[in-house]
Amino acid sequence: MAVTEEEKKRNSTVEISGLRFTYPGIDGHPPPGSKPLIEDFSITLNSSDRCLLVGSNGAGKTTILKILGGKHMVEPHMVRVLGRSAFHDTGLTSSGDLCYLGGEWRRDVAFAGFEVPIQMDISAEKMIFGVAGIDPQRRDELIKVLDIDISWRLHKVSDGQRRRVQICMGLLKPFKVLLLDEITVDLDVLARADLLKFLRKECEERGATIIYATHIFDGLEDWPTHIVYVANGKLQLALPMEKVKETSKKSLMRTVESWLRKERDEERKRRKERKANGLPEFETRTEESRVTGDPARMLNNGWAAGRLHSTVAGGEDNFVLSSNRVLR
Ligand SMILES: Nc1ncnc2c1ncn2[C@@H]1O[C@H](COP(=O)(O)OP(=O)(O)OP(=O)(O)O)[C@@H](O)[C@H]1O
Repeated sequence: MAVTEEEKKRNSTVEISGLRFTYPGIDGHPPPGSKPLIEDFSITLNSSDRCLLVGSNGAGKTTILKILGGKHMVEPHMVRVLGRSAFHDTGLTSSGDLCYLGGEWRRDVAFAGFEVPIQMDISAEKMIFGVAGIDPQRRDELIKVLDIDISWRLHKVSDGQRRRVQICMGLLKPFKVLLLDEITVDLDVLARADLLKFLRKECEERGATIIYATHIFDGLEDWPTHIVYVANGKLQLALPMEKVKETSKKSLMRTVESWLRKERDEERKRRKERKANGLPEFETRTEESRVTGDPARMLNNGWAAGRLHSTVAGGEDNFVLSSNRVLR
């Protein structure tokens, strides 16, 4: 019997619906009139899905993963992880059910939502065995998969070795949803292959869901179940892998390369047309925004770049700000 949309929704582990996000400005609010970085973005993933998140530099992959990891606030209905709001429900990360491993890991060790700098002389053993409540079998398996020597002193080892310890720490608790933001760049070929195999097993045997943003396609040909392509903060494609293979006879890397090439060519064409029409190559727009407030405070909050005119209307002071922002 076919699974209904309602049943699919019930079984989903990650649900993004109509996501819209703008980075806050200096005053903690999105700049008035700014264009959202992520717009109208919707995907649903289920238990056991391994989703590859691809896109060019600056497309918005890290931003999406951070929103999913509860690091940026969005309206609760836009992003549900295990049926809960990742930002508002801190229990999701502290329990280890939701785990985000990202770029800042070069300097920090993240574990169950906490990030700790690792500059001191500490052994891998102390770090890994210092975490309470971990299944010893899972810990031993991770030490083996990542080929960690527990006598390593973390301030003396190589980047890749430190990275292995960091990944091990992050995976100690059996996550239900794992967000990986290009974490394998420092790993050697063997460590990367063994880690990918371990992650695949986690999905197949425990029903975990993984979203992995990467530019490295080596060894990934048969790893993902789904692929999501994002460009300029917008969803371009969200497909099961078999559909990708049906429509493209190329390798995964060549397929993604062809998408990015098309995107870049279209962007170049747009810029050329703008130039031919006497417009600046990069789209800019003068934003005029009407905000109310004390001019001294606004200037302190970074509005100095704009021209400030003071008008008085309706008993309130209204200040019209003009600023040129590059909108791409
Ligand atoms: N804290 C921030 N404040 C304002 N803008 C930001 C911030 N972080 C990122 N951006 C902007 O958001 C856009 C998307 O960045 P993001 O890091 O999500 O892209 P990405 O797809 O992960 O890129 P890459 O492949 O290079 O890692 C970029 O244009 C970037 O300049």
